Amino acid sequence: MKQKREERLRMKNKQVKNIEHTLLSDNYYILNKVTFDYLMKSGEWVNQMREVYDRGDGAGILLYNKQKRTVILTKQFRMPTYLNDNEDGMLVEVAAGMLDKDNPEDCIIRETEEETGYRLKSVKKVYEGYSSPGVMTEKMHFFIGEYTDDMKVSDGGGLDSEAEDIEVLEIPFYKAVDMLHSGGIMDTRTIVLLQYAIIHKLID
Ligand SMILES: Nc1nc2c(ncn2[C@@H]2O[C@H](COP(=O)(O)OP(=O)(O)O[C@H]3O[C@H](CO)[C@@H](O)[C@H](O)[C@@H]3O)[C@@H](O)[C@H]2O)c(=O)[nH]1
Ligand SMILES: [Mg+2]
Repeated sequence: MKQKREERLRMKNKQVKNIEHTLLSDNYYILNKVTFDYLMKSGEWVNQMREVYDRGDGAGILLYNKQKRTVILTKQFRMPTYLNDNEDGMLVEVAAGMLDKDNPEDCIIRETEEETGYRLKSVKKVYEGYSSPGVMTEKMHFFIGEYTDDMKVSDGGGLDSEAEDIEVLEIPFYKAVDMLHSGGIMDTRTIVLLQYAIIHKLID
């Protein structure tokens, strides 16, 4: 399927040809060395190499409650951030997960329940965007969803089978916005969705 996607791209972009993959790791997800020829504006074909990490696509959701003026966020240990300046490695994030075979809507509804314990009936897609376009294939689907207390069906916390250990936070919206400015929130998808909530006045 990945190959097909690239065939389509190759057909659409005449500046790119001879795409070749060398597998560097399939230990958990897929890391490929990808070489290709690229036609520069100067008219010269240049051979380029990129390491490309493929772990599929993802989805994230901001849960909000207009009446209570609150949002639901999660907190969990993220090793890569621990290795890069995040003092204790803990990160405050919107509920998020990787897509499987399901469509993004069903997937984020399931992920929301696993991580936060809230069973949503409906969600609204607001954006699609590439997470880290120079390195990863991952496209993120951004959602918002209204929650109420009666939607809480379990503690959440993530799947034990995947050793997820997620703290569920219900915090006032203004506090989350303060955290945006103080550096208490450093996950870009969470920043994007909180800014969406500000711009569209989801909570006044
Ligand atoms: N053993 C092992 N397990 C892994 C590894 N990488 C991921 N996992 C397992 O796969 C699970 C994936 O959980 P999800 O909730 O589906 O994904 P996520 O880690 O929350 O990722 C979401 O957020 C990321 C960062 O914001 C996004 O990059 C990602 O696309 C997604 O939206 C993790 O809990 C972990 O158990 C790995 O290298 N080794
Ligand atoms: Mg997750």
